[in-house]
Amino acid sequence: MGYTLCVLGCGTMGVAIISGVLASLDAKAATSLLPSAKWESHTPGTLTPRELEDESLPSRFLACVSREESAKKLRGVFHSPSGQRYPQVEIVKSQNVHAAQSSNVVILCCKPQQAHPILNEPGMKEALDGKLLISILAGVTIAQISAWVLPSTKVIRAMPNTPCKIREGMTVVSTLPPSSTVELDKSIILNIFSTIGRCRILEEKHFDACTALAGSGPAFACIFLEAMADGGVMMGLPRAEALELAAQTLQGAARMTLQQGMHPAQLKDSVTTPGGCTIAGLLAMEDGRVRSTIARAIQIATERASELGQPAKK
Ligand SMILES: NC(=O)C1=CN([C@@H]2O[C@H](COP(=O)(O)OP(=O)(O)OC[C@H]3O[C@@H](n4cnc5c(N)ncnc54)[C@H](OP(=O)(O)O)[C@@H]3O)[C@@H](O)[C@H]2O)C=CC1
Ligand SMILES: O=C(O)[C@@H]1CCC=N1
Repeated sequence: MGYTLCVLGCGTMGVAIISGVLASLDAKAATSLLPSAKWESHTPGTLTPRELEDESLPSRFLACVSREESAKKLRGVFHSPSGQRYPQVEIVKSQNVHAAQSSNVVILCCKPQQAHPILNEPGMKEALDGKLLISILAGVTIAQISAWVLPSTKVIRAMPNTPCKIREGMTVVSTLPPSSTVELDKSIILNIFSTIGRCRILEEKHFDACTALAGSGPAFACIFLEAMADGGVMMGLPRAEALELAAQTLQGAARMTLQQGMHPAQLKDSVTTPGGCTIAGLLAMEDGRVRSTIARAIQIATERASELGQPAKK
């Protein structure tokens, strides 16, 4: 028996998180690390903290949306014959309060401006009473969310990214406030996010920068990826092969940094033959101020992240 995870606002990121956790459960079941990854229904609130802690991952998911169009899309992702069949994912339309009531842990995955209306729905405060509420919203602070729920609701922020969908995500989780249940909450959060990628705990003051660097990061990386492929196409490579070369090259370089602890400058220097073609290309990039352009993009995105979910300036 596992616990129930409610995803309030199940769009791009909600799907990425649920899909990543399901893939992880499938992988664990396949290697028999888990005695059983199948879903068994249970009444929420019947699990003791010890049982919750023992359950490494959720076994039932409530994916909440407000429009039929979105519900249909989710059914296509999780239920349709052409997609994966996951009966443990229930698609819930316009019943946020009931879904929150029926779950043990809630992840808020709506757009920043939708958070207050959703948390302000009649009965929502009570439905979240004593529960762990994980917000992945850009720019909306723990203080803001805490003011919209009961003091008993434990509010945590997490900043994941889209590669969570293939278990290659990067998630930053905010420092947990001291409480008697802190270890339990920590184990639930870390179990969810470390199974769908890397997970690191940082103070909330860093969240806007994490949002820009890791949350928005896949989009920035894709610009670089596309530009590299375009260069290959310009020089006559077929598009598909150019994309494959660029993607695998970026992945390989990133993995050497992550897995071998190799500093990017060290890797760059090891590729750069004196008088060779790499230094010629690097100088062209420096002429285009590529480093400051990329770093400034992170700065600007961080500044914009801090404005999201905040009242509009008059
Ligand atoms: N996209 C990304 O890469 C990242 C996003 N984030 C953060 O994650 C959050 C979600 O982003 P993203 O997944 O891209 O957004 P999406 O627009 O894809 O998803 C939002 C979801 O919320 C649902 N929703 C809206 N109103 C309600 C409601 N009243 N009740 C229930 N569900 C509702 C929408 O469905 P419907 O319209 O049917 O209601 C939709 O499925 C944002 O706050 C963003 O800052 C964080 C990291 C990365
Ligand atoms: O662009 C945005 O606002 C969200 C937050 C991080 C990624 N997407």
